[in-house]
Amino acid sequence: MTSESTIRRQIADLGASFFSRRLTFGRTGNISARIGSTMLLTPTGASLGAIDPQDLSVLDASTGKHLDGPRPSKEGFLHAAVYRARPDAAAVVHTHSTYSVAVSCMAELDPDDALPPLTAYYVMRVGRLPLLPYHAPGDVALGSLAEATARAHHAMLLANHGPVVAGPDLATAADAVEELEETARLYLLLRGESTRPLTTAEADALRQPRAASPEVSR
Ligand SMILES: O=C(O)[C@@H](O)C(=O)COP(=O)(O)O
Ligand SMILES: [Zn+2]
Repeated sequence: MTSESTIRRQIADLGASFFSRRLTFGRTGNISARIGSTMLLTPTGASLGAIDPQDLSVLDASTGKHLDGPRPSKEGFLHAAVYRARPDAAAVVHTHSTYSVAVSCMAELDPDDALPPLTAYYVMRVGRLPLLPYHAPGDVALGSLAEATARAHHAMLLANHGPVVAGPDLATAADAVEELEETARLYLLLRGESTRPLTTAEADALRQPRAASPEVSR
């Protein structure tokens, strides 16, 4: 089992990695990891590029109650909603990655699946991408909808905001949010072009349980 100090270091390293690659910027985004009944979460107002492993907030993973450390991200309730819905999840990441946010601002998206299955890797790592209606950041009214959505999906897109992605560990959640960002970029690059997304049968075949896929546990 990974020690708490290692997980603290992993959160700080992942934040720095996201920040250096502009997957998030300014003081946007938040990262959590579940350890038993608690979660470690980045503090509110922090730059993910400069997280001190010793300066993470500790919350109850189910209720989102602040237990220790600095004032937590205002999205603590959202991370808790995902953990309640997904016993398999041990990490949740939220970013303001530019292309994903751009898609989240588009009109007439399919609310059940905001992006087409352009590539196999996207289907394997992200799957379907439900769009949750706009709520102001930190609005706890989004909690019940996020929880219900997370029961069937490990990735979701908050309208006019950005992605929230869960995984069995930080590296897997990061892999999925990065794949989502690159697919959003491809989708925007291809707008106006005639494209051939995967067929339903092709996409469904990739969603079948298989080893080493985050979709396994769905
Ligand atoms: O968009 C927002 O305001 C939040 O969702 C966010 O990304 C950063 O807020 P904190 O985690 O409270 O710093
Ligand atoms: Zn945000």
